Amino acid sequence: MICIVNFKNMMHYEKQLKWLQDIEREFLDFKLLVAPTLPEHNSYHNYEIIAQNISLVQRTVGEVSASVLNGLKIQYAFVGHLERRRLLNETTDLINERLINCLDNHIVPIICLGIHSGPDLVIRELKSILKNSDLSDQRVIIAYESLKSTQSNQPVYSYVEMEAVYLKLKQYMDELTNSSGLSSYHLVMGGHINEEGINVAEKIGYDGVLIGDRYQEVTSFQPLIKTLNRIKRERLLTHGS
Ligand SMILES: O=C(CO)COP(=O)(O)O
Repeated sequence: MICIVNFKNMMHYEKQLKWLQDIEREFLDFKLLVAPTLPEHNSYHNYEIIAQNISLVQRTVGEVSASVLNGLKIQYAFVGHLERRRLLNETTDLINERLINCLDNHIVPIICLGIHSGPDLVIRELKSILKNSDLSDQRVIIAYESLKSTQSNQPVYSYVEMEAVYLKLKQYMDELTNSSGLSSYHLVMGGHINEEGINVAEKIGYDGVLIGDRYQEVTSFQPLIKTLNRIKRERLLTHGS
């Protein structure tokens, strides 16, 4: 499975640096992507540094451009993280511009969905973000988050809801792959993900999980590492891959 860890701006800088150093010493049998609040060079062995955002293609300040991300060898960027949309009123037009910036610059977008809940509204949200984008030969990650779980700081999503959204997204993305020439997509699940949440995501069929900064030390993150490593071991035993 893919595991995406996204630090938030309330996490102290020193804690972020320590986390990045400590996780380098763990055995990780899964793909880990980590987004610190300040992007740094993507040169760790155990995991990839990714970006929390990418700029518009306009003369702006305070946002990181595709050229800086390319220079830092960063290959993934969030577009439209739900907290940016909720607190900074980021519109789907802005997110679409960020998405196109990713696609034009060899950066895999992590498209965040979940401002609306319910499968049909999630697809509508996705369509308005994707509009007019040329997806041929591109890779994308779609992160569906239970926003109410993140906001209430507890896992209040239901299995049925997460599964219904997964099935609808998968159907939509399979069709889109055929019609647009998209090279590949992955679906990840977020919203107060803990060990149990990882099990739920894997059982439904999600390719990975999105986790915030609730595990501020690598020691507290270890149960999640164990769960992700165990899933890989079990898959090897069952499918041989
Ligand atoms: O927003 C998130 C990750 O970007 C999820 O945060 P939580 O894991 O705290 O719900």
